[in-house]
Amino acid sequence: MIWRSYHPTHGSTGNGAHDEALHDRRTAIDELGAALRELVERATVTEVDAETIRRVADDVRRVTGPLADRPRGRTQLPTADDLLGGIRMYNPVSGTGSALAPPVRAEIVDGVVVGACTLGLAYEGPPMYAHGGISALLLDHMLGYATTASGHPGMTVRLDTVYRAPVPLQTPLHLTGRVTDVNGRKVTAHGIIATAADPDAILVEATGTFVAVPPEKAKALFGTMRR
Ligand SMILES: CCCCCCCC(=O)SCCNC(=O)CCNC(=O)[C@H](O)C(C)(C)COP(=O)(O)OP(=O)(O)OC[C@H]1O[C@@H](n2cnc3c(N)ncnc32)[C@H](O)[C@@H]1OP(=O)(O)O
Repeated sequence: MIWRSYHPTHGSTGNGAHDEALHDRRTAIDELGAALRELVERATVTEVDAETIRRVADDVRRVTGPLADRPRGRTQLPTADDLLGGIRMYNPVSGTGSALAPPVRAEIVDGVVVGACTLGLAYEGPPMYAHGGISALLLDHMLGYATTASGHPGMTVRLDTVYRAPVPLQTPLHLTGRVTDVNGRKVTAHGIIATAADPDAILVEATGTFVAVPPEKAKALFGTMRR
C-alpha cells in the first residue's frame, strides 16, 4: 500500500481475544453499513407523505445519537482497518461499513481485477442511469486496486473517462481494472464498466495514470496519521 513506509503492520496479533474482538467489531460495522445503505436507498425511492418522512428523520437523529460518543478525527485511522492488509471498512467504493459504497466486491483473476456491484437509485444521474461521477469513482477504484495489486501502488494523477452508453441502475454490473504500462514511478491502468449480462459491451471505460508517492511527499501527506 502507499503508506507502507510509515505504518507498521497491524494484521493478526497472535492475540486470540484481540482477533476475536476485531472480527466482532468488523462484523458489527458490516451490519451497520448494510442497514445504512438500506436506509439511503429506501429514503431515495420512497413516495410516502411528508409527515412520515419527518417522523423518520426524527427517529434517525435519535438512534444515531450513541454513535457520537467516540468520534475520530481525520488523522486517526479506524481501529477496524488494516491498511497494509487492504482492509478499509469505510472505503466509499468497497467498504462494507460505508453508507456511500455500493459496495463493489472485487478479486484478482489472471492478473485482472474483476469487480461486481449493483447501483441503486441513490446513484442516479440521468433518470434510470448512474451519475457519470459515480462511474468515474468506480473506475478510479478499480484502476487503483489494479496498480496496488501489481506491486506498483500510487495515487491517481489523471483519469480519462469515456462514456459510451449510460450505466443502468438496479442492474448487476461487471467491472475490470488492469495495469497496461509501468514507466518508472508512473503506472498506466485501464478499466471498464459493463453489465454482468453482457460483459463485452463496454458502457464506460477509463485510462488512468498513477504516480508512486516519494517518501518525503508521503511523509508530508500522511505523516500525521495515527492509530
Ligand atoms: C485498493 C483501492 C485503491 C484506490 C485508489 C484510488 C486512487 C485515488 O483516488 S488517489 C486520490 C486522488 N489523487 C490525488 O489526490 C493525487 C494528487 N496528486 C499529488 O498529490 C501528486 O501529484 C503526487 C504526490 C501523486 C505526485 O507528486 P510528485 O511526486 O511531485 O510528482 P511529479 O514529480 O509532479 O510527477 C511525477 C511524474 O508524474 C507525471 N505527472 C504528474 N501529474 C500528471 C498528470 N496529471 N498527468 C500525467 N502525468 C503526470 C509527471 O509528469 C512526472 O513524470 P516524469 O517523471 O516523467 O517527469
